[in-house]
Amino acid sequence: MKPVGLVKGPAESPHEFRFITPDNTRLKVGEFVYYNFNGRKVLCRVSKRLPLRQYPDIYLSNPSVEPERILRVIGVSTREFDLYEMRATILGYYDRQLGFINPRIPPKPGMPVYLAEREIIESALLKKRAGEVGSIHLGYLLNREEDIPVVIDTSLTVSEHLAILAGTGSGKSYLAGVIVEELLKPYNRASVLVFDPHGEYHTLREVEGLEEFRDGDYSPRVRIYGREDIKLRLSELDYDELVNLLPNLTDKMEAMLSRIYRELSEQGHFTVDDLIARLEELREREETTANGLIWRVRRYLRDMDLIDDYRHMDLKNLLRPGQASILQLTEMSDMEQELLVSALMKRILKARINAEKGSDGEKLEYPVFVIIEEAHRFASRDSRSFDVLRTILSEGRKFGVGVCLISQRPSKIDSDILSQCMTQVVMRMVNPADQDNVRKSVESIGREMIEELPGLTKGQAVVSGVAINTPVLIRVRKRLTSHGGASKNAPEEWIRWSEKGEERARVVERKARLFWDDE
Ligand SMILES: Nc1ncnc2c1ncn2[C@@H]1O[C@H](COP(=O)(O)OP(=O)(O)OP(=O)(O)O)[C@@H](O)[C@H]1O
Repeated sequence: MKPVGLVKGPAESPHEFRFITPDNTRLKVGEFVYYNFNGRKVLCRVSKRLPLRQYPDIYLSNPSVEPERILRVIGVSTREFDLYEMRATILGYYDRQLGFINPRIPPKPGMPVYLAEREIIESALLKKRAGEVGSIHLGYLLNREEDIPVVIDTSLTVSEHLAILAGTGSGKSYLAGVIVEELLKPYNRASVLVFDPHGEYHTLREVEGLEEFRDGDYSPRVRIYGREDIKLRLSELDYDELVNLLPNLTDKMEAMLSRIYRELSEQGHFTVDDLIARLEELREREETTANGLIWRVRRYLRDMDLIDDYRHMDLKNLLRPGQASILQLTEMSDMEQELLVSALMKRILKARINAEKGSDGEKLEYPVFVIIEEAHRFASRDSRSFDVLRTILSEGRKFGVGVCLISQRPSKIDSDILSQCMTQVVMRMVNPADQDNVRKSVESIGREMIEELPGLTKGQAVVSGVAINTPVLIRVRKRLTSHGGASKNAPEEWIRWSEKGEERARVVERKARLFWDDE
């Protein structure tokens, strides 16, 4: 193996050193290199690339004269301008039990530095190999032409929560689609639920017809739930959730509703009519308050498609191993969406706790993974679903409720919640407030990786956290199913529609002429 550079000496920090490399090695920030120490390969990450010597300004003063020509005329070699000083952070040699062990002695000046080969990358960076049971193959190492797979550990990803953060259009939902595909592969057979506010995930249904997802009797299912199928049973709402549905309640109304709610929920199941009947009984004593509530219950509860007297989603149908259920929230108001996330997540957590503790009531016998798109709307402090998400993010791992938060506005997600996502995939991000929030809440990512974020392009990402041994830059793999959230090409659509319009106009014209001819 030919070295890519020679060590210059230690840098400011004991965990860093500098080495010199010629331009033709094309080493980039984020690349993995190593040096030999006592017969071991010590892995390092390139953290900075600086040209060693720049052309003097005077060589660049005439835009029509290339500086190389000047160098040739004065007899100076161009090679000395092709040298780069690289900084490398020492990760250490990898021990399966102890993780990276840093020898704490930087390499000596003059020592050769090598590009890390596929074998050392796979064995030191990854906890799982592609296709192994419990693996999620996200993509490939960004800086290599050769496809070196980057794989994360499914168990740690789902039990310790995942965050996918990036500016809009960077490829978040495309990547989430890749993750769902991986989770439905025969080597994971996961139970996945997706809250899909923009209707981007229905194309995952294509997995049902793809050979790659079959193994013996196993073949995954993708169920799409539209507005008609998404129901919450009235009597299952908490008092707080019920109050949130009825606007502008006076203190007296709240007191009356709380009393009735307590009575009715003690009897178990109740309907909107039961609520109204009880309020009508109270009309004689407190007419104004009861009338105000009756009006609101009729106006807001009766008309809300999401709330039903009897129907609700059966958890055992919604969440099954080898199945992804997509809840399409496209036609729901923000308030309904938050209420749905809140009520359903509470039910799921309770069913998992019942199963784990052997308590009575609804049970879910296996762990589940829930993907929440537009997470800043559901996990900000003023959201109706904030409390339940905070509980699940801090305690869900004990009960097997894993969450993936996806957001283009991480600064709006509560930082306590964000910091509970122990695996992070961060994509292109230019907003300084969001970068700052990521820096604070996502400790594992490291300063030098944060600096890379604005320079990433679509489909490129930094993966860090518990499911991988060290942060890695990746290009996301191609989807096996089509992407439901593909950006629209406006000019193409205008042209297609204008042609359709002309076609229609020609048909109308032809019809008119025939009518005239008949005359
Ligand atoms: N890895 C990739 N390979 C190929 N195309 C990609 C990749 N990632 C994203 N794209 C394309 O980029 C566009 C935007 O991707 P995507 O919808 O995933 O972005 P997003 O970050 O979820 O955007 P938004 O915040 O608007 O929801 C889509 O047209 C998608 O097909």
